[in-house]
Amino acid sequence: MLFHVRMDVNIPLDMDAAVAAEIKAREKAYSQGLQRSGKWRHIWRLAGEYANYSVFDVDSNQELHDILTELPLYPYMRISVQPLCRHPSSIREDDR
Ligand SMILES: O=C(O)C[C@H]1C=CC(=O)O1
Repeated sequence: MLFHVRMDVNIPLDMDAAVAAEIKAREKAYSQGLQRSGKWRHIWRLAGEYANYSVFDVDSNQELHDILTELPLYPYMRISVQPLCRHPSSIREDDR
């Protein structure tokens, strides 16, 4: 199951810089692990914003929910999710 996910990050301005850096380092490691596993298929920065567009390939709504709520930056994010399905004009066999 494919999902388009938008994540907007809003770290409080008064958060200690070292604490923020540690959370971001954990977020990066978590994200890259999921990318290597194939669960997090794409991640794109929205130019000019502290936000990303991502595509997840997961087995269930619950799996997506678990992945997103375990993001180290989750407490500082606004997340929106849109389910995707194959476009009839797609030439990519793995788009399903
Ligand atoms: O920077 C972001 O867009 C937020 C977050 C998502 C993955 C990651 O490494 O950081």
